[in-house]
Amino acid sequence: MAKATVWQASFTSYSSSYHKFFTPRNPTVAVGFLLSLSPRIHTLSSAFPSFSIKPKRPKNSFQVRSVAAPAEDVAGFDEMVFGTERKYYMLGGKGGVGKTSCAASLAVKFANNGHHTLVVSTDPAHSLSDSFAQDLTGGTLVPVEGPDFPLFALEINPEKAREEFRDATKNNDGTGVKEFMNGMGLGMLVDQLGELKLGELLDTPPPGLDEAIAISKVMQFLESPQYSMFTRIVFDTAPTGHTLRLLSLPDFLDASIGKILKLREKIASATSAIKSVFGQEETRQNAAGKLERLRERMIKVRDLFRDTDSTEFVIVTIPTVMAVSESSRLRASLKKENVPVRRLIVNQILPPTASDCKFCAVKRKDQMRALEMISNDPELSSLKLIQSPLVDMEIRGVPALKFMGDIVWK
Ligand SMILES: Nc1ncnc2c1ncn2[C@@H]1O[C@H](COP(=O)(O)OP(=O)(O)OP(=O)(O)O)[C@@H](O)[C@H]1O
Repeated sequence: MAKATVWQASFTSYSSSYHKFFTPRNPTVAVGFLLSLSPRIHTLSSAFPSFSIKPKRPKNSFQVRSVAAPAEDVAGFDEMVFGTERKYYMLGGKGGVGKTSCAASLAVKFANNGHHTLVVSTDPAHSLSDSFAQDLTGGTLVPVEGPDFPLFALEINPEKAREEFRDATKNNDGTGVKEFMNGMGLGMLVDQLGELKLGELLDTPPPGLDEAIAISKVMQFLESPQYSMFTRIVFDTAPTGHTLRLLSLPDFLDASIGKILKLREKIASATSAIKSVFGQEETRQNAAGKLERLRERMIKVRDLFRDTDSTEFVIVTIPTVMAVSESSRLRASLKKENVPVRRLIVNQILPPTASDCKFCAVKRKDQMRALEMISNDPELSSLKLIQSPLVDMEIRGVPALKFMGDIVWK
């Protein structure tokens, strides 16, 4: 194991790069970056006794003040942890920025602070199991070992969830009914069925459908009294694109399912006598009931995303121009959809280097540019900025997540 850490930097070299990269016109960014310089916290390896790496404190110490974002009234973790009413936190952002690590670390912190917590992955490419270094697969609630209070994880299998959806609507996709209706001389309804394109919807589901079904599945779990003890639910959501499409999806599905149900009623009244002869009445009722429940849950999901009292969407990003641009678009879309967003986590910020590493200096300069972009971005500058350093080890397992949680969630 290498003895050097990213913190063994001479302050002089760091200081000179600081002056080089920060111009007086963007002092808030500079100060913001300095916030990440609290010694000790960036070396995950030093948090564990098995690693003998000792970070060096910079010789000079800065008096830092908080980032002058106009979001100072956004309370910290104290407010997030306060109260026993159920709260939902959704973490989202571009792929690979650290959504799972941030979500898992928040879940661990809630559990260690006395909340029965559930962390859910609705990302089709699950990484909760990897993040916790425990097998959490299976699509059911699995206890996570390690935290002081019960923490459960749920990795929703979108394929399975979609199958269930397909089963619920199998008898409604029109094909069987269409033939039947034609035979009965009720062709005028066939066109209407065709218009619904439900069969097509199921064969090539629009992006975001998996996520919507996954979240509605969680709602289904949470409706059950046996899960009423969960007071904090943390969602590790799919990358930005899915999330955005998900937001508009409930309305679309609501409309489609609503149409289908109406049509079913028409068909039912036109053919009930014949249907009862064929004994299909029960199946039809069953399928219609399932569809109706799915529709209700979709509406709940839509409302949940917009409920300021119980829900917060936290955007996770990294200090690159591309990630910041995407976060800005995400924030704009969330605003348009009235989804409450208050915090922005900028993850993987490079701490000062051990040497005159050119690569690090260039990389840091690049990151500073991205941080400056955030402070000037109309969508992002009003959010409470949480800076999370790039630590020197992969964040895996409950101790590492606790370590990260103590840095990020304050
Ligand atoms: N601050 C950090 N310092 C060091 N490593 C980090 C940090 N944050 C995340 N990582 C590592 O980066 C990798 C990706 O993180 P994570 O899985 O949390 O990202 P993600 O946004 O959920 O990815 P995906 O979109 O693929 O689900 C992981 O190996 C994780 O340990």
